[in-house]
Amino acid sequence: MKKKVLVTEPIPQTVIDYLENEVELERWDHSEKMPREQLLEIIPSFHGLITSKDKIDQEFLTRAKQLEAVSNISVGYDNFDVEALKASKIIATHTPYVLDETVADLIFGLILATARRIPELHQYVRNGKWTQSVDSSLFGHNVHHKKLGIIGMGRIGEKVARRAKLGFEMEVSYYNRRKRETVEKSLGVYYEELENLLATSDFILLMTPLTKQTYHLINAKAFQKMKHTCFFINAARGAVVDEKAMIQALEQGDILGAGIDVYEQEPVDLENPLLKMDNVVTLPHIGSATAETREQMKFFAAKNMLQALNGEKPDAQIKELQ
Ligand SMILES: NC(=O)C1=CN([C@@H]2O[C@H](COP(=O)(O)OP(=O)(O)OC[C@H]3O[C@@H](n4cnc5c(N)ncnc54)[C@H](O)[C@@H]3O)[C@@H](O)[C@H]2O)C=CC1
Ligand SMILES: O=C(O)C(=O)CO
Repeated sequence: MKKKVLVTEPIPQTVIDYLENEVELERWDHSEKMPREQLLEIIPSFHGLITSKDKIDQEFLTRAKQLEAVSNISVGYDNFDVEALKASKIIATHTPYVLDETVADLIFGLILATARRIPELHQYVRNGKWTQSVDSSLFGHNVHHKKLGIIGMGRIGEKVARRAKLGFEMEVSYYNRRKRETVEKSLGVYYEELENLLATSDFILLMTPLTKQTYHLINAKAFQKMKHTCFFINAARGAVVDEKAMIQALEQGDILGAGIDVYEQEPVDLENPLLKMDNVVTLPHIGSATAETREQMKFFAAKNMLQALNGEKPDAQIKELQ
């Protein structure tokens, strides 16, 4: 008898066909999340879950009596309770590597859009305000040859560093859990302590996962250390930053601007003051959202699932859960 797999995200036909060759598939084909109660009610009969937003916690695991594998369609897995999963026998996978270049492109888009005020000036033209040459009040700031500090020099951080060094001739430093000597040698970037990075960078990119250790890593104290001319970019997870402290830093002029792809609450609350600031460029968590990359991620998640259910080692089993 075929094993049963539930997918709680819309997936393309190619991935449906690929899965249906081997398993009995049930799909939640809506962009809004499957209600939690519904997931908890049906999960006991499934052997596999492919998801990207569902919380995999103790309550879920207690219900998921037959579950052998859970496959996240994303590289971040902060929706997984790692401790609870460790105590279970369930295999947990994610989708690293396939999205690195796409997310790095978007991050550079945010850096440029923020420093050169692209959305603000786009609106200026559309609103019919371009009646003469723009004056200095609308000038932006250079990106090339400035200093970029990357907090979290992992797979994506490295791709951003490469763009910054080779494309924009920037000085690039990084702060990370461990030093990346091969990256230092190949790209000419250097490690520095967080305090130094915060105090000396023109652009700061946050790119760590969200964990107990990184929750609110960037808080009021961190913003106070930054240069008043600094642009802060967050494409990691909203909760790695204390959002209230970021709002205050922007309001007080402690930093010059921010580029934000991720929020503490997603979708963002329309009353969030960040949405009303001209010096903030905001996006709806679209780092990996290109047609090609999202399809690759879904295919990768499906492959991880089939490998796990077939008793093979999945290509991308979450390291701390192996
Ligand atoms: N905005 C978006 O659409 C996307 C956001 N992401 C986020 O980016 C994160 C990073 O992705 P990857 O580069 O693939 O992960 P990665 O695991 O390759 O890199 C993360 C780096 O952060 C470092 N790190 C972890 N905890 C730290 C701490 N407490 N202090 C200092 N450094 C620490 C790690 O050593 C590692 O080098 C994901 O976990 C996800 O949350 C990823 C893809 C798309
Ligand atoms: O992969 C991730 O972690 C994302 O945030 C979406 O691609």
